[in-house]
Amino acid sequence: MNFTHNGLSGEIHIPGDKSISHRSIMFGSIAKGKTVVKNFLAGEDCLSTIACFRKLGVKIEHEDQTVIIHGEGIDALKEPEEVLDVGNSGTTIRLIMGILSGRPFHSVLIGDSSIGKRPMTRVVGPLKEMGAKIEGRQSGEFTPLSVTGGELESITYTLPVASAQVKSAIILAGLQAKGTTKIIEPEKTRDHTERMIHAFSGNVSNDNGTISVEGGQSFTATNLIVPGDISSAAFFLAAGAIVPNSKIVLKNVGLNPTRTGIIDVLKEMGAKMTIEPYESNGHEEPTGDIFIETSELKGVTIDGDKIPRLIDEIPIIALLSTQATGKTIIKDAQELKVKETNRIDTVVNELKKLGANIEATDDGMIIEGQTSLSGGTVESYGDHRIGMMLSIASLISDGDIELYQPDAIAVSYPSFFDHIDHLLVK
Ligand SMILES: O=C(O)C1=C[C@@H](OP(=O)(O)O)[C@@H](O)[C@H](O)C1
Ligand SMILES: C=C(OP(=O)(O)O)C(=O)O
Repeated sequence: MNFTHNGLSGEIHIPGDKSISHRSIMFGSIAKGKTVVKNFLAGEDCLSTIACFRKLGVKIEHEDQTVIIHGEGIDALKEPEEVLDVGNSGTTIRLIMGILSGRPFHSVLIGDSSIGKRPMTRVVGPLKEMGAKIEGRQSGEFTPLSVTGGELESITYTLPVASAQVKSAIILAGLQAKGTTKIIEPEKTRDHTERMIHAFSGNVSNDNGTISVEGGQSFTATNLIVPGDISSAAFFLAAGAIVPNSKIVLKNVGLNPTRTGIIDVLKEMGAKMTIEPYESNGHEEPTGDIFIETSELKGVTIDGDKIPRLIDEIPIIALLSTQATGKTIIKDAQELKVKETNRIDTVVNELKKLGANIEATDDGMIIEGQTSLSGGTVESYGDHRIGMMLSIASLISDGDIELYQPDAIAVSYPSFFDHIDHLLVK
């Protein structure tokens, strides 16, 4: 990659949120009636979710950023004749298991080689406790997995890891169980599932970190507009702050407080940034525009309950930190080891190749800035967020960066390179 440029300028519309796009398909499929979803993220992960629900018998029309789901209620889901392939998507496999656990039929779930290494017991354990029959490699830890659902009992479950995927899987099973399921969240994680239950006229409550959901609810179709994905915006927030001579506007960014850790970090680092929220109403996801320009940054410490609010942004925060003066310490982020790649290893290895002063720790990394980055040959290892972070690095590196496996970026941001091209001042 060799982007010759004189800074970044102009505005881009951030594509739809991946977490919310997945959930819009799932709830549209189990609701009754026609759900129209606008600004849907047509990235590979969300396309895998559509393909799975079509195999479960749901009629779904899809064109560009619009999806129409003809839901007939959860009881209308049918035993799939084929294997359900989730591709690269952890969110798809973990959430769909919550739905399948309460369905009286058999399904088989597979994914790509990355999914085959990601832990599933965190979801399989509580779902089996509720009554689902789930089997897989190494006692259900890894795909391929088979799920035979049926009648479920409610449980009270304390999450051992702060994971919105685990919470959401148990909520989706709890919606089909006898009685009230309670989930105790040690740290707050993204609440898109809870907001979507309200949007589809259902009920769920959160009392000081205890989420309660009543079984036997039915949902009514609705129309949704998916906000832009702050996890995608993060790459351009970083670019705007570290590429010299830059001033850019990111339109339509989701500003759900369970996701805005990256904004807090940028502010603490000293970024010149302003946020203009749109008017919101009720349970809809808050959204707004973000203005950012080239900034002098300083290192920060990121730990504890800040981590779930920016877990997917840590690769790009590592790059930001190489351009900040002083030390950035990221800790309590062991979860990075079980994402599409071990993101502690992939971030540290690839940034080191470009001359960054960065060291891995057991639960995060330590970065010492400010360092100028060189060119070199680097790899995404099939991880979209690593690919995008390294592409942004090429905007500030002294030499060319050659990136292997850039295709992975289409998992969450198919228009990523078009957006870079649009913002570059040539
Ligand atoms: O619920 C979701 O949509 C997601 C939750 C997070 O995973 P965990 O639940 O494993 O923390 C996040 O990393 C993932 O990209 C999307
Ligand atoms: C971890 C991610 O997604 P998933 O778990 O859905 O594969 C991600 O998008 O960074």
